[in-house]
Amino acid sequence: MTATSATTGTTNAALQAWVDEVAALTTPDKVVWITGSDEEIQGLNDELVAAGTFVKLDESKKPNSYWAASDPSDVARVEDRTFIASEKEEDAGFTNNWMAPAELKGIMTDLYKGCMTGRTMYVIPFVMGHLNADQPMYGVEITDSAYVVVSMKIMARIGEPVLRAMEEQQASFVKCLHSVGYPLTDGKADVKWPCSDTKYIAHFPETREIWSYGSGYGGNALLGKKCYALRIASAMARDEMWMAEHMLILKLTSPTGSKHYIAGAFPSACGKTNLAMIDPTLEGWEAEMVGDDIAWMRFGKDGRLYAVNPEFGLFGVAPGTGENTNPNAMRTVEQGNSIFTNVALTDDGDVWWEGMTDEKPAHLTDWKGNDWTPESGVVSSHPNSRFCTPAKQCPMMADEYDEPNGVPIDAILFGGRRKTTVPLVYETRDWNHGVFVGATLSSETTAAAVGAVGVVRRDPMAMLPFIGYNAGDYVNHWLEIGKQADAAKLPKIYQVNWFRRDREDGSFLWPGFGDNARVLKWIIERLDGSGEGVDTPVGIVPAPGALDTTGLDMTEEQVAKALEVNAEEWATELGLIEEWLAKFGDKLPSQMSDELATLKANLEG
Ligand SMILES: Nc1nc2c(ncn2[C@@H]2O[C@H](COP(=O)(O)OP(=O)(O)OP(=O)(O)O)[C@@H](O)[C@H]2O)c(=O)[nH]1
Ligand SMILES: O=C([O-])CC(=O)C(=O)O
Ligand SMILES: [Mn+2]
Repeated sequence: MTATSATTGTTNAALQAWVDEVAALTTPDKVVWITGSDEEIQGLNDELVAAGTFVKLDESKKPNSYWAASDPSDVARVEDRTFIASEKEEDAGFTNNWMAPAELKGIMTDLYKGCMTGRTMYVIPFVMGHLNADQPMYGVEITDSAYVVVSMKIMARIGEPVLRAMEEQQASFVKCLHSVGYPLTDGKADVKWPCSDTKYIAHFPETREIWSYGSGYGGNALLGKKCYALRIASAMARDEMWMAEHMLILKLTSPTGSKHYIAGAFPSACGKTNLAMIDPTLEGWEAEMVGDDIAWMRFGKDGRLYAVNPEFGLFGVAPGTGENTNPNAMRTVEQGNSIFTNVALTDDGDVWWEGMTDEKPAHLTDWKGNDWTPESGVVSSHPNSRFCTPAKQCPMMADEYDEPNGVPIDAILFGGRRKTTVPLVYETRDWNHGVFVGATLSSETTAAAVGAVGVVRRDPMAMLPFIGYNAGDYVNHWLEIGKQADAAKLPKIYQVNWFRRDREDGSFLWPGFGDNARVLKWIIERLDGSGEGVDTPVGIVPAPGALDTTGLDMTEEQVAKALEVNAEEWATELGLIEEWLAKFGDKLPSQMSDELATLKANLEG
């Protein structure tokens, strides 16, 4: 045991037994129970610097912050190596890779055998959401990566207080096992970013377990985030009639002081963090963040849906984040206490990435460790490079973030990246129509997952890579949630698209970022009953002049282009939607077929 391990075990019998079992299988040199103390984390940061994994940034520029570069093969979530191992294949459904739990556990047990040789095994007790929630959502991650430990310290509430509560309650918890899959057998030397070519990100929804092997990056390795808070939690939510969603949560205060809470589901790298941190360009509007990636929603006593952000930190896309686009993110990371992975390092010990400033630095060390100049002809930072930073450092964090029961949601936004077809904003007619729009949501793929970028794919509720069970049952769960509530108390559902392009010149039709507040204003006016809309075959779009474009350099004609419902584009879209829904087979809820028929009739109108 090192001096930093103040605890050496636990009185939570199930936890102690599991830790002993994993240690016997993986044969680490030592086991360290993570307390979460500042000294302990500092010690691990120092070790990561000594190992070459971290470079400490200049204290005057980014205090207590580190730069890391991953292995170039380990840069994003690996969707083709991600499994939902339910007992029955049907329960994983067509959107997931499936293997029988016993078979997958057999394969992975062989991989885990001795995989921590020469390493330290860290035990990280954590809670997603609040420790004083009615039903605290515990997890324990076992990992052989110090990088994962210090990242988990930022991303979740971890350590001693969590373990004590788990002991008092003899609480059950989600077992999250992680190894980078790089044993130091026979005194083999370590590398800066250990990982393996063999990767498995496995979920066992019935037993609420996560087994991850071979990757040290992001959602593959920080198991509280996508693996637990979305994949496993979505299965729990189905069983317990709540919702675990890939959504930002935003609080908006209008110039007259009315307050609204909005949740938004956009696929990875499609603008959740940016909208959660919006700096409205409209006079008198105030925005505050509650969450930027994940929302857990439950019905409150008043029958409304309340959302909490289960996370403690932000794991944000770096490129494109700058003073002009997201000043609040810049203010957040400037305070330090952050880890920057796969961005570029400046010569004076700071970080830089594409889009941070208009002017490019004359010289950098790029994410691959090479010298970089503006003439290099390559990007300095990986497109999925990320900042990992404490949520509380965000200057516009809402006080409600600390509210264990969350905030009542007034509207849900579904959004994606679509160059064509999808208008800037439209309102759905009712809950079921909104569920249909969510279930058929589409977006061009991004660098957040390994694979081709820019290909349109359907991404139901922005949850395609994160639904921990059958997608048909998931859509049905949304419909069930609708049935539980008084229609008037349900959030209204909207679709938005900040990414539509001009057909002639390919430029963005909408300025986006802070100007998205104009769309939010119309949505709030709709909720209050004052916003004017016009019916289209797909839903209600802002009436001419209803979108506040004061001070915006846009003609009426340009606004109309952004809002257009184009018959030809929608004829193509209808075919794609039909093709997509056919994949659900007999799991497709009949309400979705009804909505499809309505859309078809409207378009043929
Ligand atoms: N054109 C345009 N780009 C945007 C807008 N909002 C975000 N982006 C860009 O989209 C990219 C991803 O944005 P994020 O806000 O980090 O996306 P995210 O949904 O939080 O992504 P994950 O954290 O991977 O789930 C960044 O490069 C942003 O600069 C917008 O309104 N307009
Ligand atoms: O999980 C990750 O690696 C990063 C992330 O937030 C996403 O892809 O949506
Ligand atoms: Mn994000």
